[in-house]
Amino acid sequence: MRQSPLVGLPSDRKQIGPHPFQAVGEKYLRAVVDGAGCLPLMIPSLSPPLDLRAVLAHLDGLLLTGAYSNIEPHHYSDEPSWDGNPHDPARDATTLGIVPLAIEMGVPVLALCRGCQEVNVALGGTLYQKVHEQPGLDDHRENPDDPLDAQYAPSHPIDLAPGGLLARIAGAPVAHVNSLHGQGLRTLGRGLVVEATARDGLVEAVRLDDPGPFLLAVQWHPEWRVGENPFYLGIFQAFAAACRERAKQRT
Ligand SMILES: N[C@@H](CCC(=O)NCCCC(=O)O)C(=O)O
Repeated sequence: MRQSPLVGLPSDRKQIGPHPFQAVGEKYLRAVVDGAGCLPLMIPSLSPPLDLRAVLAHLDGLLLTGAYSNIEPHHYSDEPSWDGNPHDPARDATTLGIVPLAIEMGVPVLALCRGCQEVNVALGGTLYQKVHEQPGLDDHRENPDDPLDAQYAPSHPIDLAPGGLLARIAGAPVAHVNSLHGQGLRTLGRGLVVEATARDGLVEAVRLDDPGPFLLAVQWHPEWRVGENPFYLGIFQAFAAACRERAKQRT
């Protein structure tokens, strides 16, 4: 058997000078190595997308990262977004296409922040484009003027679904998480069940209902200093266990 399971991470398409580049945040790559003990591989978000079924055939896990860009709202039948809303259509095409295939092929998925929103939209769910403008919902955004340690520090409590995966990982009914998102889950995609909720009622985490392959999507950033937070580390370890199972089946 190979030593480490292979985890694919779809990239962001970024313009640097006159050329487009493909980028994956280093903290996500580090968390795959240090938190999950797996080998990270970038999946380029090309337009048109790669043959994603062929890509997944080589992988034991899929990590959908966060990103400052927002999913184009036509993907969930919402109105065009505001001027200056950052989008990444090449990433949308890759991530929205790869989620149903990963489920069909039994590839474990861990999805973080934008990735959580991608899982939901890929399965037919919808988003709030501006959570902070929804009556009754809090502002879940970070202060971009804060130092990074403050931006990614625990920001609010979440209630974990009794008997759920996250409650088992946390060993407690409540956890405290960071919060750096302007958008949020509105209606849930097919087959998703709620794993965690913020005190204002916003869904903070979902998983694929049983029976099904491992798919956990959280609205926060457990990759941040993963080794220093037992709850965050537990999330990566649960993902890693599913990736190891998949690796065994592939060999
Ligand atoms: N743009 C979306 C998703 C927010 C998100 O993923 N932020 C990540 C910031 C950078 C990083 O840590 O990778 C939203 O605003 O809801």
